[in-house]
Amino acid sequence: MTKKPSIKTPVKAPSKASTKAAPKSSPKKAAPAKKSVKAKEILEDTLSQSADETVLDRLYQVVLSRKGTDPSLSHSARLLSRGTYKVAQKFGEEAVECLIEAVAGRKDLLVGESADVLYHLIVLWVDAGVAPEDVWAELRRREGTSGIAEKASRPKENLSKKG
Ligand SMILES: N=c1c2ncn([C@@H]3O[C@H](COP(=O)(O)OP(=O)(O)OP(=O)(O)O)[C@@H](O)[C@H]3O)c2ncn1[C@@H]1O[C@H](COP(=O)(O)O)[C@@H](O)[C@H]1O
Repeated sequence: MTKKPSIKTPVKAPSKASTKAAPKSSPKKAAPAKKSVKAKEILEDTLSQSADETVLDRLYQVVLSRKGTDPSLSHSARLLSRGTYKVAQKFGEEAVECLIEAVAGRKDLLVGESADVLYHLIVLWVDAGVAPEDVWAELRRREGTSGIAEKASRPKENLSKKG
């Protein structure tokens, strides 16, 4: 069994401005000790997570955990509460935005749009009850099979149906 990743919401690293020492003339209000310790733990946990394909499994767990929660606190919860049509529509919109950047050759914007597509695909999976493992298994099944060979092996009947 794969280790269940943390479902804590990733917390942005503090900006340069926020890490600067506060001016002496405006002493910072002391935050409640418990709260700052918890925030520090979450930040450290988030920063320790790897920036690789495992982020998809972690994101899936976070989105899954949002299902049925307060829509005013979570974008995923809000989107899921709006139903399959809206979830699918958002995925389609993000896919179109992604292809626009690809066609325009704007590689930097394509990266951001790709992340949007993957996030909205994961919301779609959660809504549909599809687990990432199902998709990984399907990709694994296809490994080593050329797309050309696979298409050629399809029954002719199916090909003619699709025109
Ligand atoms: N990766 C994302 C992510 N990508 C995009 N978005 C949000 O998707 C929204 C897209 O905005 P749009 O205006 O296009 O969509 P909309 O608000 O539904 O507007 P309408 O289409 O209804 O007009 C923005 O609010 C983005 O912040 C995301 N929201 C969340 N995540 C991840 O999901 C985690 C959980 O988020 P919450 O569910 O919000 O806690 C986060 O920690 C992130 O890791």
